Amino acid sequence: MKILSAKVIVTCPGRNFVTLKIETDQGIYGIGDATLNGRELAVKSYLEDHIIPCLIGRDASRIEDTWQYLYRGGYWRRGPVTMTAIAAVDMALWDIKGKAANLPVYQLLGGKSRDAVMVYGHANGRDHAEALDAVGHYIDMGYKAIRVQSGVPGLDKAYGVGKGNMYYEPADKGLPDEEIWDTPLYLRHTPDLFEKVRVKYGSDHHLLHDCHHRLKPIEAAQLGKSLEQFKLFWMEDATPAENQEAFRLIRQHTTTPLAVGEIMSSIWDCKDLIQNQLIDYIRTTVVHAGGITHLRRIADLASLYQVHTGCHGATDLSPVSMAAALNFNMWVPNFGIQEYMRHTPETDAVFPHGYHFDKGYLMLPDAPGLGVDIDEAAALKFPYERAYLPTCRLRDGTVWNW
Ligand SMILES: O=C(O)C(=O)C[C@H](O)[C@H](O)CO
Ligand SMILES: [Mg+2]
Repeated sequence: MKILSAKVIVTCPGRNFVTLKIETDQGIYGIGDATLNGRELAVKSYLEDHIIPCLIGRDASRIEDTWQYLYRGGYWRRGPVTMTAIAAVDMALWDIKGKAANLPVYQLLGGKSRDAVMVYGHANGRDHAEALDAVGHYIDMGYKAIRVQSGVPGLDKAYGVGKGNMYYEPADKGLPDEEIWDTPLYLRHTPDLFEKVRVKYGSDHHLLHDCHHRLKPIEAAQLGKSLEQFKLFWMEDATPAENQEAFRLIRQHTTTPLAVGEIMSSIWDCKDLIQNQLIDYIRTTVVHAGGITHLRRIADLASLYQVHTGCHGATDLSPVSMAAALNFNMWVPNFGIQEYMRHTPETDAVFPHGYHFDKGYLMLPDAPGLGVDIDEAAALKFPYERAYLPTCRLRDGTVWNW
């Protein structure tokens, strides 16, 4: 089966998504997510200008060979743009292989290791009272695991606080917004937030929290220590992880489980974290870390060290990524949890899919391939709109990590 053509579809049903569609000479097509929040058009160009011309005429069934060809053959390895583009090709080829075999992709990976995929939802509020109400709402919806984020008194904006509905979206149209950040204020208020959640709702639910790269290692160690009593499922992205060794300091001071990896694009970015058991959950995703083929390699390394998966699943990962992640999650032996932020009805209409939420889990009905499609006519109705993630500054004007 040969690749006949490939095209990139950019659509903005509320937010931007980039999708690669590969067509074969047998009439079977596959799709892959290529969305990189705030840098969408760079991946579009990478695919259109540099990858698609090399795909035409290739054997669509040679997924591993194509992965190696694009990774090694490009000479310039790794990096989010490259790895997102490779991921899109990889996802589309797995989709094609599944459709050709009339099997869901998880069957091709080795079959089900579980019946359903536990997910965590995002409860957040502008203050603790609002965040507490949101936790109650998520418990009522049946979630077993809930990420809790709150505004910090004295700060106008804080990471993870939505704009008042279920569809949290951090990117804003236009140019990047700037937010002020104050670590001491955040460190003072966060343990109090989790104390209130445990007092009000007890200990039956998994609680998660995302520090979103804002802390220095010793501050992360302090926070982890003060949260230990609330038995979190994980504390995420406590400090930037370019220096993987930084996590040793945090690890030496706290037993709060640590999760890292949503911005990592390859096994090389997380190898030391995994091999030195400096983290408990690896959050690399199918779309930003080279597709199913590469994610499987990361998960296998992680399994040797009892590190579990916890794939990124924010709204900037399209339903194509979510369907691919669910196929992966159904198989992966060292599964931990899957992040799940609901997409808007407009997005769901552009990307029809069978997966659905049921009592804290995502269910993946059997469908050939990834089990997701793109409605190109619907996609056309939503042209690209420039949008960026915000940036951060400290009170004195210093640029900080958003
Ligand atoms: O979902 C999370 O844990 C995030 O940190 C979300 C990221 O800010 C978002 O995906 C950036 O595009
Ligand atoms: Mg995160």
